[in-house]
Amino acid sequence: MASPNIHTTEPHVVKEELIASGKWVKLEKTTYVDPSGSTRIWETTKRTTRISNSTADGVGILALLKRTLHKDCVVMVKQFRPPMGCNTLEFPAGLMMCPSPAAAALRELKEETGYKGEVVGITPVTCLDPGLSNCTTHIVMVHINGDDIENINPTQQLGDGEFVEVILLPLDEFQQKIDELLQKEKIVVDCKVYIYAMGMSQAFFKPRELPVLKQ
Ligand SMILES: Nc1nc(=O)[nH]c2c1ncn2[C@H]1C[C@H](O)[C@@H](COP(=O)(O)OP(=O)(O)O)O1
Repeated sequence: MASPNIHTTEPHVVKEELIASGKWVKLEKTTYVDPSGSTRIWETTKRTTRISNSTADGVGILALLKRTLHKDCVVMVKQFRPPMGCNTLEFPAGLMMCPSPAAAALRELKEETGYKGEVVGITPVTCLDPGLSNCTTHIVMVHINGDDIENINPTQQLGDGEFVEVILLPLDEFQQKIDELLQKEKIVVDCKVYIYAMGMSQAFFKPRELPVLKQ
């Protein structure tokens, strides 16, 4: 491991030059100084849509549907994603059109799934693919009262060109149900979703049920 005393420069960006821009994304050449003091170049993509007073580009919604006599379910969306060329399994999500992550999340959840929820937690700004883009998101934790009359028959409010299928997966078997879906059809799962699923498996994991206890 390198000694921390060798590198004394605080890394920083020197300039950002536009290479190409479209309606939704742009490509920039980023000149920066690395921790050894060397000036280097990075190719960076950015969204063009970030609003000036917003903390992030978008919101992802981790929505738990809670109903009497049912297991708690995670509300997921399946849709064709052109950059992937196939369907993906994701948390509902959308770009932030207003500065409030909570308001943006509840609006997107309603549009994509038809459910009305209540915000119970919001992450700090999180990066999505920092080696490629400055794109950021808040993950907003939402509880949905599935017994509420408004949530009995949820109706999506999709815009033109939006085709979203809602999939409910039980929280206590989340990873297993995702694995089953992946085996059944060509679908790519979002990284945030699968990491959450692995975390849930660990949370529901009961050491006493193991045939062999590890040291
Ligand atoms: N990179 C994109 N290219 C496009 O051609 N269009 C895009 C891009 N990103 C977003 N959009 C469009 C598609 C929708 O009409 C709007 C809003 O999308 P939103 O629902 O907020 O977000 P996602 O569900 O994550 O697409 O933007």
